[in-house]
Amino acid sequence: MTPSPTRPDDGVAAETVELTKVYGAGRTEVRAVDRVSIRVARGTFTAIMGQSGSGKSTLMHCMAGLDRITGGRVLLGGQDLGALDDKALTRIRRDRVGFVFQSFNLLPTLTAGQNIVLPLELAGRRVDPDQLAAVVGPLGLGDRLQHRPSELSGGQQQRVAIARALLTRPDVLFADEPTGALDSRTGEQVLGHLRQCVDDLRQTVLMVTHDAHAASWADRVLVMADGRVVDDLDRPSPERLLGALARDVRPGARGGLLQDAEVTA
Ligand SMILES: Nc1ncnc2c1ncn2[C@@H]1O[C@H](COP(=O)(O)OP(=O)(O)OP(=O)(O)O)[C@@H](O)[C@H]1O
Repeated sequence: MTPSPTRPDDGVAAETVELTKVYGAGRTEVRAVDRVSIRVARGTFTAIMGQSGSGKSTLMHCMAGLDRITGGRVLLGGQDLGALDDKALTRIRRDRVGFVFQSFNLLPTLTAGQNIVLPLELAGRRVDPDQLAAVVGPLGLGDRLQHRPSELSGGQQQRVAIARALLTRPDVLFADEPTGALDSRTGEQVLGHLRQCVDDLRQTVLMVTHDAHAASWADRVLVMADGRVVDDLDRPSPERLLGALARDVRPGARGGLLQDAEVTA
């Protein structure tokens, strides 16, 4: 059944309705996302898993307004992104979306503190010192704000990236393999911080990961194969996730889900 469009106050942070994204045309056509309809509840942690090429990043980029869609709809905080011109879409990306990448994406010449406030300053918005303290305190960054990224550990750099993403109070914090460049202990701490953002700040987090253990920090795990959501699991353990991933290996499927899935526990 096709879900009805979202209103801002109905507890849904993001929604896709029959979302389709096609790259190329004719013989080179790739249907990266194929009629995906999902609702992401506000204040929840959702992970997206699936084999390489299954459409995880494309789905996330379409939901964040980074990629134009081919068909269907994307709503963010009740706003239909398809109805927006480029200027309005840029504003939505700046004000209502937070992004955390595997490679941190911090500006090397700026201090941690300057990196954190940069999006607000670029938007011409005032930085509220209380709000800044409320974001950096729980992330344990209070005494690191004057350091440049090269003077910080990988885990600290990722926490700076999370603080930067949180400061605008986005509708959704999108995280693309946020622990991919970290050792397992540091990755665990970063996942703990993302969990804390959800539990304490009622932040909505959507994370792409290949790591079943990382995904088990989420409230919900969506499994993708060939551009479609093939499983929707409620607080799965890493073991249950690996079982689901193995089940979704079908004859003719590209590669195999298990070959990309990892458990670091
Ligand atoms: N810009 C593009 N042009 C053409 N095809 C693309 C483009 N981006 C992605 N694709 C194709 O769309 C499909 C889905 O790619 P996507 O990056 O979303 O998968 P993924 O599940 O995130 O993979 P990975 O885990 O390897 O990052 C793949 O077949 C990919 O080759």
